[in-house]
Amino acid sequence: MTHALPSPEQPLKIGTRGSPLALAQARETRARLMAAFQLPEAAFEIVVIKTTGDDRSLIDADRPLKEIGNKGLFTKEIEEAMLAGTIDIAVHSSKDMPVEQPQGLVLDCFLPREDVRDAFISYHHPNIAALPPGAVVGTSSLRRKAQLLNVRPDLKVVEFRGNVQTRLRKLSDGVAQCTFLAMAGLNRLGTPEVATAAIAPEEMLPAVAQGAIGIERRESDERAARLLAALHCTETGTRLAAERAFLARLDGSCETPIAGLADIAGDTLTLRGEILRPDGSEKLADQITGPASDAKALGTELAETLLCRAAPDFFAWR
Ligand SMILES: NCc1[nH]cc(CCC(=O)O)c1CC(=O)O
Repeated sequence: MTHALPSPEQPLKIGTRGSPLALAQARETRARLMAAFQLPEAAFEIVVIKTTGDDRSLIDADRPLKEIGNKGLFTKEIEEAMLAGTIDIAVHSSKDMPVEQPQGLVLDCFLPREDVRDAFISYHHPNIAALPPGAVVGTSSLRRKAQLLNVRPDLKVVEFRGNVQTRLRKLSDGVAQCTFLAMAGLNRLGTPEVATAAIAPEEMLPAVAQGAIGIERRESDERAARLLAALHCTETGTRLAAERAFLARLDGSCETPIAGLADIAGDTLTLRGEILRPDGSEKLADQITGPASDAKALGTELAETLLCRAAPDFFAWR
């Protein structure tokens, strides 16, 4: 019976956070499963799970997330529900996922990747270069902050969190002159009524795994394994294998400004990666090219190249 497809009597329970982006990603996953297996919507149940990271009483909106909790802030409760059997699969933004999953769970299904780029969002300015000296920039991302300060040390960075609407309100209130979001999130939710400009990866290298939905399951669940195998995008999986190996070797936590992006042409993979000091005062960047079948090893090797070049105090603030 475990091999049987889901049905209205035995629905597949899809776990997700309750944010608009998370729900959009869960619905996309459901739609792809319905299409791949010709199943009715009633064969699936979307189960919203509140995580520590979603609890507003615990999370002061002005306090940086890195001060509040660790990597599992948005995944712990979801993974517990999966291990307990309350849900069968969990839909995540891969870039928010730790490089290793808890015992008994696997993350081996990645949907075709959306736009990997970051977006520049402003009511008054077309791009980063056009920002006046000393302009105030809103972001909660240590990576984006370090990358911006690296090229524009004059900018002032203020903590910015919350959903798209909250951020846009802060922009129109004049709290900051611009902010940044992943294009993938904007595309999935519908672009807001404000000028958004995609930033080339050469100007702002995205976060590892940006734009890729990842779906986690119990290792022992053969029904889920069969369903997810049909959705998996091999190219996205290979790109993320390189990027996540790069992150793993750098021991990336949410406190480490790290960026990485792999691209595949034919059988060849090119991985660009960089690490920065949090204040942007130094950036170490390099790239590596090799057979796509060596994705993981290429990621590890690029990380080691950067680690060799980092001065002894590069990670001293950690
Ligand atoms: N850290 C939050 C987060 N996780 C994934 C996305 C966007 C969607 C994606 O990259 O898949 C975002 C928001 C953002 O960076 O704008």
